[in-house]
Amino acid sequence: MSARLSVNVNKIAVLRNSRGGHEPDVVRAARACLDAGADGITVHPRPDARHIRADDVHALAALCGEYEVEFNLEGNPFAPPRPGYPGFLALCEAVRPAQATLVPDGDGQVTSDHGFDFGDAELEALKPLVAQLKALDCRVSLFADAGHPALARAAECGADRVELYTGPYAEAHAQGDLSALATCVEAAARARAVGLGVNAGHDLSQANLGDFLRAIPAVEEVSIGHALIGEALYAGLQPTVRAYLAIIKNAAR
Ligand SMILES: CC(=O)[C@@H](O)[C@H](O)COP(=O)(O)O
Ligand SMILES: NCC(=O)COP(=O)(O)O
Repeated sequence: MSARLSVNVNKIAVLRNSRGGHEPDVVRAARACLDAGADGITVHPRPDARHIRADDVHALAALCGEYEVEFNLEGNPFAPPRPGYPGFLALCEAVRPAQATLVPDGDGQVTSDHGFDFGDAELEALKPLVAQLKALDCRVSLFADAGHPALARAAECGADRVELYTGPYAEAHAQGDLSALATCVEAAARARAVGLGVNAGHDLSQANLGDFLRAIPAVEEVSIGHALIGEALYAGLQPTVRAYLAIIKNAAR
């Protein structure tokens, strides 16, 4: 079975929010991804609403329902609600995503850059939250550093999967260094040995995804946003510029 691709559309909302208004339209972009065959949509609404907002979460959940594909909602379950951000659990209660990916992000982080620490106190705190999410029929995945020695403890709080944080792998791969891949291979084996499924994400791209999946065929899902949206810009610029030139020429006739 090949890994499923869930496209993260956070970056479409970054562009939209930079001007206000509705363009580019997050739902239209997500629809284009699904029309192209993507297996699902991922978003990570941040408490500061820097990109995806609560209203996007509702609209994208409805779209995923229409296409009968998985909606993967990412967030920190410990981050308190604030105006414009009802909190991760409340969002999950409202839209019941197929998968809830818990990420231990701090507020000031530019992006996700580490997984859970899997210590006793954290696992105890996660346990009731995981149970609440599973009662909503959400599959629960915990963001994890591939090199973390206790990563398999995710199973102890009832999680179904771990998502391997692939940022370090991507960075090393760009330098021609494949050693970080061995860490991910080993992490996936440790997770699978205790019955956890394995997802992966962060900075995956056309340049590094093939090597990753060939080395870890057990990966069930990759969520990809930043690189994919950037690559889509390159792929789409030439036809778009040609379309504008055609309009200009036609207008001059
Ligand atoms: C797993 C995770 O949390 C991130 O990879 C995230 O989805 C990216 O978020 P930003 O788009 O905000 O950088
Ligand atoms: N879970 C990772 C994700 O959704 C996308 O990460 P990135 O491709 O934007 O780095």
